Amino acid sequence: MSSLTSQRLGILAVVAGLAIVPWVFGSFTVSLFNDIGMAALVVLGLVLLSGVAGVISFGHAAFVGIAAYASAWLSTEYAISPWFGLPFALGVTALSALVIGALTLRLGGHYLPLSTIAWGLVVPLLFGNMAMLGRHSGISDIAPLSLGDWQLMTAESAFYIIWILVGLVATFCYHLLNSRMGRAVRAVRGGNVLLASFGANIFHVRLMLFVLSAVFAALAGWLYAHTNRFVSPAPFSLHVSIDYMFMMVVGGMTQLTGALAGATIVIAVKNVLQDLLPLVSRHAAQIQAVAFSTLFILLLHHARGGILSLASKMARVKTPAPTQMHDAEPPVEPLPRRSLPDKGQPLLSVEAATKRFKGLVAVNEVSFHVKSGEMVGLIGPNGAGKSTMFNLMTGTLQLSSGRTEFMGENITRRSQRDIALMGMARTFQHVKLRPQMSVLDNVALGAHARGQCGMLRAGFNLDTEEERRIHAEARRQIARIGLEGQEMEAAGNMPLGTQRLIEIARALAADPVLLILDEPAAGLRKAEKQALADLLSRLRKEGVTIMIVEHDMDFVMKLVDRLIVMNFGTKLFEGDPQAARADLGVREAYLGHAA
Ligand SMILES: Nc1ncnc2c1ncn2[C@@H]1O[C@H](COP(=O)(O)OP(=O)(O)OP(=O)(O)O)[C@@H](O)[C@H]1O
Repeated sequence: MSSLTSQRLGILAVVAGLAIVPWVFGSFTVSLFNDIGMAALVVLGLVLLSGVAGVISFGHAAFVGIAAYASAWLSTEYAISPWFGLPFALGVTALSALVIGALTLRLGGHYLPLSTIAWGLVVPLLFGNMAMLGRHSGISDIAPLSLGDWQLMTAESAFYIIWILVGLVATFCYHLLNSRMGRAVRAVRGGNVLLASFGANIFHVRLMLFVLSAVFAALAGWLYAHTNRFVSPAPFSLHVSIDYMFMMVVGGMTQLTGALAGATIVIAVKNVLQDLLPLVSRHAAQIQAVAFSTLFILLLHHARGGILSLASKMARVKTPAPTQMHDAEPPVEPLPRRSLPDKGQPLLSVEAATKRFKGLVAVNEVSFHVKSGEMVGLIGPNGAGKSTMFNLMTGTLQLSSGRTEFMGENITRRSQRDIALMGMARTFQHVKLRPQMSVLDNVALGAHARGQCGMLRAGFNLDTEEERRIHAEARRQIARIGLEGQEMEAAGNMPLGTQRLIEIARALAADPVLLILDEPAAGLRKAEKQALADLLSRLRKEGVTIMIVEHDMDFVMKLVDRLIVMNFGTKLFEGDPQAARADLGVREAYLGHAA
């Protein structure tokens, strides 16, 4: 049985099992399931935001609270149906998340989680101090959900609505993760430089994800208000936010199914402890807190992937790759290509480029020009400033002084992302792939800017045509680097040399005008180097301009039209490879060492 079939059977079994819950169990257990469902909605958002994208939030219970209070207030104050309260609650929460996210998501390192603690504390405090929200007594007698004349007053009657919403949100998340924006979300942990290199805006991705996860929390809040029919500040406090994080860690931070497993395990264990501990001790609450803290620490030590991955490791089940392989893809219309400038046109101009790192001048008044269709090598001994020069050209670093132009436009102060969108694609000296993502997904990242579908279209699965075109493009580039048939392998399992090739395929998927390659042949075997040289020659014939930093002199000398040699941050020589070989200064500075 294929892993896809067993996955589907597993989902079917869970759905069938859930469907009979209200018929089999009593009201208490059904309301426990309802609590699990509502918590799972919040944790699904946290899996995307914190687990996958690495944006840690200790404040999501506040979003549950904002929605719960918004809908509760509207329905009690104006006697408005909870169904009208739903868009109001989602809207208010999304707006709050947009404001909080815009203010905090640019914070780096530990400051972001610290700021989430701040608003996680403040929001429930506000609830407790606002007269219109009933201060600490909260709001009671909230209208229940209703379908026509049928009021969903009991746990059993609310059960299906809650779990249908959980199913819909989980499906949305699944589609989102396997989309253009989902790949960007999965790449966020790779950092700003990686995302900008294929034209994505990391702040925008993080902000949209933050708002989306808040909207999922809002769904839980709305359900909570109208099934519990009473809201007060306590269920939205900081320690409840930490409980949600705990559920995410228990289930498995990066797995959607982990959200369900984590919510189930934590709520069930809590319930059992609440029943049993008072029988053995008067300090039940304290013992429960200690038990949970211990479990948390044990999990972080021994099962960081969560209970599900621990279970599958023990059962030796191989986790399927996130994007499924389609055996025979029907033909698709290729993605549109940009028109390349005519051969020989001025393409890149670098004038007196200088970069200072405090006292160190890494690049010192370097000037050169590259014409369309050329292949130019940038060589020099270690520390000569080659990678820094590439970083200045691509906008990865800002110039201290000097000027850069690309396709006739001044790009000196343009962002790395803007320059990438103009058609400058690059690889990195220190490979920047997402190791857990498949080769296909890594390469498809390169085509990010060639697609348009956002998170909502992806989540509602309205992006299938675009996805097929992006996948077809990624497969074409993978075939070009000779990795056909290995599309579904995790990129991190590949040897370093192959990972460099995958980066080239990713850069090619962007349909570049200028391809910037930083040590592409490092780690490649002889035959692979030859294949790479053939590929680069073919690309040059197609009209792609290439700049290449490389330490392998044989490789670079045979390939390039022109060499620029740097030493101690300055340009030492510029000319054809034969002249470089003959130049005394170059021999002394560089080739002499290589000989
Ligand atoms: N972010 C940085 N902060 C401080 N110094 C830096 C930074 N990046 C590079 N440097 C320094 O600038 C100089 C040039 O480094 P660069 O990496 O550009 O050289 P390179 O020619 O690419 O060397 P290699 O071939 O070894 O990669 C080195 O002395 C390096 O230590």
